Amino acid sequence: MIQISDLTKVYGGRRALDGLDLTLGTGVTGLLGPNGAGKTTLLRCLATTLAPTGGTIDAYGLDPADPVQRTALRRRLGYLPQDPGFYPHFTAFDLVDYVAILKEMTDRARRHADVRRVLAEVDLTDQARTKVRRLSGGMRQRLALAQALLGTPDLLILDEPTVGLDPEQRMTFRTLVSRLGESRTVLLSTHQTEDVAALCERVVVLRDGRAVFDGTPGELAAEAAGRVWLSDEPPTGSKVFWRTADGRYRTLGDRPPSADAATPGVEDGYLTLLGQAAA
Ligand SMILES: Nc1ncnc2c1ncn2[C@@H]1O[C@H](COP(=O)(O)OP(=O)(O)OP(=O)(O)O)[C@@H](O)[C@H]1O
Repeated sequence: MIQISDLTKVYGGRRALDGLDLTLGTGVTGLLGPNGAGKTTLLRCLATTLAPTGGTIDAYGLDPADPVQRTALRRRLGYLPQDPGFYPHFTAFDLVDYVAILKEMTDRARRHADVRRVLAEVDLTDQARTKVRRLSGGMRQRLALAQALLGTPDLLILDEPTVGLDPEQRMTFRTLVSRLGESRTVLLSTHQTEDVAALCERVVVLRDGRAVFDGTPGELAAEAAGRVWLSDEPPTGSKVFWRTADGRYRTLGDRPPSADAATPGVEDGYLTLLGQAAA
């Protein structure tokens, strides 16, 4: 169990996190929010790579503010940062092995077995000897996930993990993460509402460093109940509409003339919550 209480991070004069309270248990929680909402800042505080300005984190009874407990916590978490900054001349195997060494996995044979296991988990066994600079963007993203899986962490922190993945890889990724979420805590930040709908049993929406929503994807979608419409003509007075594959216009907001109600999705709920739907 992870308990985040009154967490604040101030950069200069800017409050990236503003008294955030959040409890995380087993399962996959999606973190949505506009650019600058504080998602990466929250993940970095949890991953112990950034010290908060105020508030506390209690992760499995460990306090990351204490140097000894911080080290113990680092052994129990896996972190896929937004911009991993890999060494381009390392091979995929050596890169993951290097992270394993940093995680103080000192038994060489066991460490190498774990490196092979995580590379297989993300389907990169055939690329183990390939240099990072020769991997495609999607492969690099899977490599970033592989290093986060080392040592079977209790807490997996994933910052925009599906960026650069093609649809097939994204599907494989979802399968992998939902399996991981059965027995551990996964917190994943994303701009992909489809990933949240497909993968997360819980979703938290951050805005201006605060949680403005905490519930299921279905509950988030329900924020747009009675606000999603399909009409034969382009709706007047609405800025948010598009033509669907069957030639009708889908809009979010007040009902256009002779429009039919449509079922809201997570994205509709998210946009309604943030007040971006045109009235
Ligand atoms: N190192 C830093 N120095 C100063 N300000 C920062 C720093 N890192 C983040 N910020 C600011 O803190 C706020 C929150 O940033 P953060 O990266 O956590 O948001 P985010 O929700 O992850 O955004 P995005 O979706 O764009 O990744 C933003 O206003 C950002 O400009």
